[in-house]
Amino acid sequence: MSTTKLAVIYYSSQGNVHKLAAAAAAAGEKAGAEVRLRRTAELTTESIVPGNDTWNQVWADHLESVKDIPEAALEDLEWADAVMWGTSGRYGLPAASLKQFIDLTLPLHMKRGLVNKVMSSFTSTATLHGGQESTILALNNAFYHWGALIVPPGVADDIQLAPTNGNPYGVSSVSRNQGGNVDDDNLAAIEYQARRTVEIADLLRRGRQTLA
Ligand SMILES: Cc1cc2nc3c(=O)[nH]c(=O)nc-3n(C[C@H](O)[C@H](O)[C@H](O)COP(=O)(O)O)c2cc1C
Repeated sequence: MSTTKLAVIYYSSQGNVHKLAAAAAAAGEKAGAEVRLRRTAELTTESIVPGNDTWNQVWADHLESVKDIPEAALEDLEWADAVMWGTSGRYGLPAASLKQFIDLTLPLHMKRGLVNKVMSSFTSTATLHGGQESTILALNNAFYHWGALIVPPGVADDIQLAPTNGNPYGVSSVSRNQGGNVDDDNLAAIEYQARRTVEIADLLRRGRQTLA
């Protein structure tokens, strides 16, 4: 019997989104999915925050620590029934690395290769009102074009009511500009979002099989 396939594709510069992505991947497996955890390529060898030694050290250390995680490829999207997208929030927008990967999907999009796949997103910003919702909504624009199906966490589980959770568009953490600063409630929320994403993708996959 086939299994639902979940790709978790993310960009993280300081390990916050990475922590959420790794938790999403583990929760996807626990929910019975076959999972691929993939990061998008670092676009620059130069720091984007010149002069900020603390930021640069955390960035360099994080990059070194994830070097064994494979980089995302179009084949991962073709393979997946569901994709969870994670990105640091930058001025209310996804990071360029993740956007670059999205730009590379045109050959797949042209052959309708993303139609009816399940998409769900998450983010991290430095501050509480630092653009989490707009970052996720910006990603959704691409999903509409692809004809994909967006599955948000909503407030369909009590974990979303925890003080540091609550974004119905996609689970989000507040890092205060520190590396890997994700709390246990954020981790529980991303686990719930991954479960929900797999559950909906599973229903769709089994429905298609029944109707075929
Ligand atoms: C270029 C740039 C722009 C950013 N813009 C914002 C912003 O608009 N609002 C905010 O709260 N944080 C902003 N941040 C901070 C990151 O969103 C924050 O540190 C986040 O937790 C990083 O996640 P990561 O460690 O997974 O990369 C920005 C960071 C950079 C480098």
